[in-house]
This record gives sequence, structure tokens and C-alpha cells, in this order.
Amino acid sequence: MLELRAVTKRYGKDLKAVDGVTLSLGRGVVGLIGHNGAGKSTLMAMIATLARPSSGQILFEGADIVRRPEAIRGRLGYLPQDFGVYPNLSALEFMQYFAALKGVRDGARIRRLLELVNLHEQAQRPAASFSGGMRRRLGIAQALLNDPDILVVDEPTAGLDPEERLRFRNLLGELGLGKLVILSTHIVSDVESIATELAVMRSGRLVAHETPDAILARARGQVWSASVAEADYGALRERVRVLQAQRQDGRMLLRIAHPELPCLGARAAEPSLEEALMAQRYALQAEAA
Ligand SMILES: Nc1ncnc2c1ncn2[C@@H]1O[C@H](COP(=O)(O)OP(=O)(O)OP(=O)(O)O)[C@@H](O)[C@H]1O
Repeated sequence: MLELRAVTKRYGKDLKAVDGVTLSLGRGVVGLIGHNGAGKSTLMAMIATLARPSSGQILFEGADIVRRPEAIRGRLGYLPQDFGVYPNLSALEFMQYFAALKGVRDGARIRRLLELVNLHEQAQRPAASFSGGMRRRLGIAQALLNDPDILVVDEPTAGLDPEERLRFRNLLGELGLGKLVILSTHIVSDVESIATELAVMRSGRLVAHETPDAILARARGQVWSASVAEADYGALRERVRVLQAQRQDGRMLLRIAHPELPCLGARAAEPSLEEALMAQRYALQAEAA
């Protein structure tokens, strides 16, 4: 459905915000993962035709959207990171405004979307009085007005409380059925349960594109749990990568990434996706060193 070929975006002479990304995506929820500054927003803005690649091609169902942005615009829903609401409009008026801009005349669709994001009971309230999570949900409803085939959502869970986060995650998981949803985050657990694929970016480059299961499978046997005496912890930390450390009753409870048994008494542990990604990164670093 969407194909990126060697897509690069330069800012100035020295910075490649996105560096030669080649990626082919079908339907499902793609978690675009990377630290702040990895290039996620820039990549998404190019897919949404709001930034032009410096080089490379982006094809949507075979059409070159850099040359012909209209080939994707009508089929796209986009929720940018800095999505804002208009202070004087209620949620309903906000939706009506965007529906008019997008040429959507179906009033019942607005009601259905407000129900989908669970804002129908607050439809008359000024959107400016909404919590962060409610605003994001309104943002999703707005992005869905044209029934898009591809939905691009930039850091949707930033600043949300745990309950809002969960609700938002479930909503995006449901939307992923039948569409391509690209969802960026630096919090792996936000996409762990809903992503059908993960695309991992680092310093503008795509460093992995795999299913969560494949990443987890590779990390098995590389992640360990261990309980060590506090006095031994310092020396161990010099030798192995500690993913997590917790002090308990004079001992240290550890999660460790290491290619082999890291210390006596350590036990192979079932990695979380975040641990698996960290283990993968350390293994790549060790290979490169
Ligand atoms: N308009 C711009 N002009 C110059 N540099 C930019 C511009 N937009 C982004 N950058 C730089 O490009 C790099 C990638 O930024 P980008 O926002 O795409 O990363 P990100 O992974 O989305 O990070 P975040 O999660 O913080 O948004 C960063 O070094 C950023 O400072």
C-alpha cells in the first residue's frame, strides 16, 4: 500500500533528519519507534505530504506522492504531534468545521465518530476545556472524517494519563483492522499490544522492521533475571548490560541483557518488547565494536 524508497530529508548541509529509509507497508498497525530526534515526525510529515523528501520516492498504491500529493491526500488521516483545538468551538462544531473543509457532508458520520472516540456526551462542551486525552481523541475523530485508508498518528500518547493512554491504545488497535495505521512513539509499551509490525529508527535511519514476535523470539536467551548481593553489583555492572535494577532486602534484583549466562544463579527470562529491543541494540553495538 505504501512504499518508501531511499527516502532522505536534509535540513541544512549537515543534518539528515531521515537518512535513506526504504520500507514497504501493507495493512495493520505499524509502531514507528525511536528516541526524540530519531526522525519519526519528519518521516510522517513526508508521508502526509507536508514535507518534501530531499531525495527518494514515496509511493502510495503505486502513485508517486511527492510529485502527485493528491494521490494520497484524500485517503489520508493525519494527527500531528502538536495538534491544537480552537478555543471557541465545541467538539461538535470543531468536527463540523473540519467536515466542511474536507467536503464531508454526512452529519451522522460526525455523531458516529464522536461515539467511537467516546466524546458524544461532551459534544457540546468547548474543546478547549478538554483534557489532553480527550483532545487527542477529538484529533483522531477529525482524522477519520474522510474514512481514510491510511492513518498517520504522531506521538498520540504523549502527556496522557495511564487510563487515557489505555483507552487511546485500544481505539487505535481497533482502527488498525482494514487500514494502515502508522503510529509513532518512544514508549515501546504503548504499541506492544497493538502493533502488527515495528519500524525502529535511530539517527534518521531505519534499523529494524519486523513483527514484535520476531523481535521477541530473537531476544529469548539474551535476557536474564538475577538476584545478586549489593556488594557484587558494581563488578557485574562493569561486565554486562543491566536493563533494570531494584534493591530489595540488601540484594539487587536485576534484569540483564547478555548473550550468555551473565552470573551464577541467573535465570533466562521472558523479555518484554522493550527489553528485546534494548538487547537487540546492545548486540548490534557489540557486533560493530
Ligand atoms: N524544520 C526543521 N529544521 C531543522 N531541523 C529540523 C527540523 N525538523 C526537525 N529537525 C531535526 O531533525 C531531526 C529529527 O527530528 P524529528 O522531529 O523528525 O524527530 P522525532 O523522532 O520525531 O523526535 P520527537 O519525538 O522529539 O518529535 C532532529 O535533529 C530535529 O532537530
